[in-house]
Amino acid sequence: MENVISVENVSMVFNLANERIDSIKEYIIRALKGNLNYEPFVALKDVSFQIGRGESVGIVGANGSGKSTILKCISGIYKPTRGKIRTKGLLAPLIELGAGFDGDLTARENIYLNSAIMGLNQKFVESKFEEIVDFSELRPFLDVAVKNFSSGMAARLGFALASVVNPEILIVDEILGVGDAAFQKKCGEKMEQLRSNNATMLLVSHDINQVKAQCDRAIWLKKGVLVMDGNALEVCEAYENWTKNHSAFESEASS
Ligand SMILES: Nc1ncnc2c1ncn2[C@@H]1O[C@H](COP(=O)(O)OP(=O)(O)OP(=O)(O)O)[C@@H](O)[C@H]1O
Repeated sequence: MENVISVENVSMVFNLANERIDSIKEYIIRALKGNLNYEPFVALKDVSFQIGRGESVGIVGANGSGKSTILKCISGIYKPTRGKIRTKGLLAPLIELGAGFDGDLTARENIYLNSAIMGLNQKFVESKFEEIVDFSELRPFLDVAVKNFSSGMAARLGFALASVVNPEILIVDEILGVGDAAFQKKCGEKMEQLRSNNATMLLVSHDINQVKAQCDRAIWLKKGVLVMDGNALEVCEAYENWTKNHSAFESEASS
């Protein structure tokens, strides 16, 4: 099987401020005095995996375990501190709500902006525009600034755009959970259709049943470390057994 995502020894270190700074003025004074203290926080530790074309992979793990961070690295939103990531083909990231959207622009403008970011040409987007709007069911709101959208509306717009362009890699981070039942059903069907066209899917979800139903493989991250990678049912079961005895929040959980 041809690899379309390759993650090699990826680590991500964030600098966390270890003191509270209440105002920009205080921040500037401290910055000028060289008095800003940061502590490195390792969100991903030496993570490696390969994903082949057509695979559907779920990433599971407790809050703060690094799931969104790895998706953002693969989507090119973050540059990993160490390691290498390679992807092949058109990649559509459905990350945080509204990520990639400019709140001050209208839905119509954001469709063009996002398409350009994905590397699609304007003619192609024009030819798909009606399909995108129909899928989103947001026609009456096309000329409304996206900052006035509800989280579900933003998710609708994002998914409509990402699915209609037929990406070779679809990256979905939880966001479909904010859609209503009808929209979730529609997205589920679209994802099935993309999968049957051999698209590769990478999914983060706290809904273990969704991972079991939609993924053939799962990767379990624990405090930024890949602890298990294999058959989705087996990994989900191991993770579920582990959560029975541990807090849902990584920092409080013993390993
Ligand atoms: N931009 C950032 N700056 C600093 N720390 C960050 C940043 N993004 C993530 N982190 C930290 O990295 C860790 C992993 O975060 P991440 O969002 O990847 O976790 P997650 O597994 O997706 O969690 P959840 O299940 O709660 O969505 C967290 O402790 C988080 O605080």
